[in-house]
Amino acid sequence: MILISVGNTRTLLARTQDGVHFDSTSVVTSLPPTEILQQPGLTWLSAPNREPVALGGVVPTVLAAWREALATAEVREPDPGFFRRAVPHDYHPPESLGFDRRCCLLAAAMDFPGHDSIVIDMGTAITIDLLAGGHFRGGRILPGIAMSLRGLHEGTALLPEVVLNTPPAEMLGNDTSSAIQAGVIHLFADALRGAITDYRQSSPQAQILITGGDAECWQPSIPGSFYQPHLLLRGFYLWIQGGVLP
Ligand SMILES: Nc1ncnc2c1ncn2[C@@H]1O[C@H](COP(=O)(O)OP(=O)(O)OP(=O)(O)O)[C@@H](O)[C@H]1O
Ligand SMILES: CC(C)(CO)[C@@H](O)C(=O)NCCC(=O)O
Ligand SMILES: [K+]
Repeated sequence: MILISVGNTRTLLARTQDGVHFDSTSVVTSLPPTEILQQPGLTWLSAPNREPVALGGVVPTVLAAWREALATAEVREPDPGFFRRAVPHDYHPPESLGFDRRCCLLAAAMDFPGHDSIVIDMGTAITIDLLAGGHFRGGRILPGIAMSLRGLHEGTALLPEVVLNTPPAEMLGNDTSSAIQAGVIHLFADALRGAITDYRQSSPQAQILITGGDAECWQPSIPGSFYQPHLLLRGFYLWIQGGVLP
C-alpha cells in the first residue's frame, strides 16, 4: 500500500507491505502533486499497475490537488466512523480533530491496548494529546519550533533567524543567538514537561510517545519517552485497513 500524508510543511510519501515497516520519504507540501509525481526518484508513486493509494492530511486545498493528480489510481481515504469507534472522544465538532492527531492516537490505541498514552507530535505545530482508558481525552496545540523561531525573526527588527541547537540549552544566554536558544528550548522543554505532569495527574501510568519532524532531537530531553518515527504512518495504515491486520 502507498500512503500519502499531507502535513503543513512536508508531505510524507510512504510504502508498506506489512503495515509495520515503512519505506518513506518526504517532499515539501507547497510543491504541486503533479510535479511530485514526475520526480525521477518517485516513479513507484505513478507507475502503471500501482497499488492502492491511501490519502490523508491537514491541508484541504493540497488534498484536493492530490485527488485530482491521482484521479486514475485507486485512492482510499480514511473513514471518520471507524476512528470514532476505535478512539471514542468528545472533541467538538468531532470532524475538526486533525488527521495527523487521529492517526497517532489510533496507533497508540491499537498497538498499546490497555495502556494510557501521552502522544506528542512535534511538527509544524506541536500537539500533546492524552489517550486514557481507550478514549481521547483532549490535548494541547502549540506553535512548532521552526514556526516559533521564524516568528521571532519576522516580528522584530533585530532578531536573526536562528538554527536551534539540540537541547538542553544554557539557562542564561549572553548574546542574541544564545538568548533565543535558551528562550525557545526552555519554552518547549517546560511546556512538554508541564503537560506531562498535568496529564499524569489523571493518568499516572501514561507512557509518552513522541513523533514528528522535531521529535528525534527532543526525545532525550523527555525522560522515559519513546521515539516512534512511524506513529502517524502506522495509525494511517491501521485506519485504512479498518483495523484488520494481515
Ligand atoms: N527536512 C526538513 N524540512 C523542514 N522541516 C524539517 C525537516 N526535518 C525536520 N524538520 C523539522 O520538522 C518540523 C516539521 O515537522 P514535520 O515534518 O512533522 O511537519 P509536518 O509534516 O508539516 O507536520 P504538521 O502536519 O504538523 O504540519 C519543523 O519544525 C522542522 O524543524
Ligand atoms: C494541529 C495541527 C496543525 C497539527 O499538525 C493539525 O492537526 C490540524 O490542523 N488540526 C485541526 C485542528 C484540530 O485538531 O483541532
Ligand atoms: K504532524
